[in-house]
Amino acid sequence: MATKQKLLFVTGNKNKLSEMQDLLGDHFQLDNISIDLPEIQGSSIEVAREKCRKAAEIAKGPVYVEDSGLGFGALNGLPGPYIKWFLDSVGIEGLVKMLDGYTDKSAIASCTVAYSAGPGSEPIIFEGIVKGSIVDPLGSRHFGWDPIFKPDGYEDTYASMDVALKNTFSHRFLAVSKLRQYLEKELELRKSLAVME
Ligand SMILES: O=c1nc[nH]c2c1ncn2[C@H]1C[C@H](O)[C@@H](COP(=O)(O)OP(=O)(O)OP(=O)(O)O)O1
Ligand SMILES: [Mg+2]
Repeated sequence: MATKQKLLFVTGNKNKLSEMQDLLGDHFQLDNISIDLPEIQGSSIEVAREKCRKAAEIAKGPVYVEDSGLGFGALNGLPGPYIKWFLDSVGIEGLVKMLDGYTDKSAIASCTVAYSAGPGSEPIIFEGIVKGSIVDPLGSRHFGWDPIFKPDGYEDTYASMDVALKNTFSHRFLAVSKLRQYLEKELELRKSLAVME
């Protein structure tokens, strides 16, 4: 059997790592450096890009990171990339309460993956978004805001559905599918160049 291509994912979040393992483990040997990288103030793309530059310097080689967000329609996309600090401060009940005065409960879950071929190599961005709404907490509380995000077209929240189902359409699945396509093309290109040499 061909050896799997190695891929280094820098994240301090073990739930992300576990989902990534399910999403990429078939073709890639996923290694992990567990660091909670500093996050700048900016859009999800800017945050992910900076995390990735830092990660490539630390790893001294190819690496990828991701930044996840949850934005509320009623708040013009906030908290978005700042959801982690809102979640840590007010908890999931507090997040639901933030929308009490609004009829618009729409929300967008986003995953912004950034891949760099190594230190000094400009990160490439892959995005995945899923539209849904904010509901009262339902399901297991082990991963972030999963209990209050109900994707459109489903009766369950991310937390009350099987993670295997979440992984077939989630914001992370969509972003990672683009990364996978890119890496597979890159591998093919390297193989064809090796033949020409
Ligand atoms: O699918 C998800 N379902 C529910 N919650 C999620 C998901 N994905 C991230 N989350 C949470 C984790 C953190 O509270 C915030 C994102 O912040 P974010 O900076 O991307 O994650 P993090 O600091 O935990 O890990 P990392 O070291 O990769 O930056 O939303
Ligand atoms: Mg983070």
